[in-house]
Amino acid sequence: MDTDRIIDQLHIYEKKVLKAFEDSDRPLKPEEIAESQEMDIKSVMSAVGALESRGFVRVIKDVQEYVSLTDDGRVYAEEGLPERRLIEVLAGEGELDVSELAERAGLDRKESGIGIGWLMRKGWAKIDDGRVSPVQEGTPGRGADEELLQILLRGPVRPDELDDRLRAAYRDLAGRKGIIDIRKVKSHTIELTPEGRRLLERGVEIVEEATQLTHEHLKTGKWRELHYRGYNVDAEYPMVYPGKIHPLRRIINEIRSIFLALGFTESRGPVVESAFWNFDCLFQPQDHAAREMQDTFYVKNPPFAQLPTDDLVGRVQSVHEDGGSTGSEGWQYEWDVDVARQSVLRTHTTCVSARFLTENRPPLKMFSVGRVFRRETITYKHLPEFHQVEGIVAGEDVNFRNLLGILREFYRKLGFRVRFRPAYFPYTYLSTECEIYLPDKKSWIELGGAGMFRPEVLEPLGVETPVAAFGLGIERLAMIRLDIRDIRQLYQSDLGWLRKLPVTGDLQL
Ligand SMILES: N[C@@H](Cc1ccccc1)C(=O)O
Repeated sequence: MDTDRIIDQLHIYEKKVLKAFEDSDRPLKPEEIAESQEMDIKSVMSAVGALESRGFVRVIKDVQEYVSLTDDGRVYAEEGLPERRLIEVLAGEGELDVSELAERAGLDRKESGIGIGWLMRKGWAKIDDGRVSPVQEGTPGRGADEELLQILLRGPVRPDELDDRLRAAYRDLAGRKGIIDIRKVKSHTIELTPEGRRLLERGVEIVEEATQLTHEHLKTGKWRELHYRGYNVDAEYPMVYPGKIHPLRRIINEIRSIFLALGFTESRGPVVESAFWNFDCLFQPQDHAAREMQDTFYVKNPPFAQLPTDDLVGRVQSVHEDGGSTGSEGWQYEWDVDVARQSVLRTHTTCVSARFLTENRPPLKMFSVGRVFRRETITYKHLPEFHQVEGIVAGEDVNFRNLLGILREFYRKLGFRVRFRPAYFPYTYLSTECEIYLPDKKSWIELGGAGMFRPEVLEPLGVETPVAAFGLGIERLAMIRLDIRDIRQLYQSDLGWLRKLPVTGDLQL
């Protein structure tokens, strides 16, 4: 990498550490760098670590011994070693009995014992038959050990900085228990490598980096000149699992926003519905297979639902029986109002559209999203309960092509390609099934039905314009979007899966 780029990439602390070597050829201590660059030691050390890993500095680790006085040692340094105190008494008295000597010197038995031992070793006195007498006139001169005690009284010293004489004295004192303490201190010295020197010679410019934008910066306009510390996107971070909207609900919201953006009004209807709204008013004959118990959930409580006005019920009846005034023959059977009264869990959301048409006059665009229920065995691709998005567009010049255009636009907004195949529903003509393309599988899957409501549906409801209608499944769409193979996953609290989904935004991962 070229040097300029390396310099640019250096953190400001790393630049500062390099700068510390600008006027110095010798290795530096972290403390020195901290002082000259006005940094704290921790920042110096972390910058040194970064520079070292890139080969710009070398860290020399060193263990230093420091010698200092213990509390007892301090007393000896101030008042004299026991042998000094003994010899001073002897110098005045000449010769004394051991215990008398101790007493006169103000030493306890133990200390005087040690002192007498050292008197002998240092050759200052001799002992004869329990009596101690000095070897020479006057008091002997101060020894190296006593000199070292005086030095230590001023502060700790490093043994390797002592001259030979004092170092020997240090060893003596170290051998006498309890006078000095030896402490090991690890120290670092930082040395610039030739690569580091070369980098430094290219000129390292230090621009202070702001880590915080203050009120003051904004007020004075200083924010314009500040250089901001970059975010470290590689920094470690704790995993958090914030609450989020369930992915199925997110797709539903997305679908709602598409239809709202297309100018549709949102509506809804009951989940427990009468067979009348779910089937009859949609010109579905009362012996139709879809109405069988094995396909539809019939509700025990309440077993019957309220029907709309007799007028409407009557018109639906005549359309079923003979086509009423529609010109159709109807289904040619005796329509039973009690069958229409039965309550069911709605099997599709098309009943919401039928209800809406009795209460609103065209032109109109309506959509609704809701749960529907069918007696399905639960498998990886079937659930007895799922969601549909239903819609109608009603107006004087609404036609089948408009319907295809709306569906194409809807799926395009969701990111899918759609195609249409002919289909049959009792309530629409023309009818179609929409399929969307799965590029991964190179195949098409069926997602819903659509068509133009038949006159047999519109006439009893009192609607005089064409009505385009569609009803599309949502779960399958979600499965494709979320790339899941088992529809049940949408209804399980599988935290592992849910946690990994992004919190917001497009679910197309
Ligand atoms: N109700 C149909 C879909 C559909 C709605 C509207 C018109 C035509 C078809 C279904 O559940 O599959």
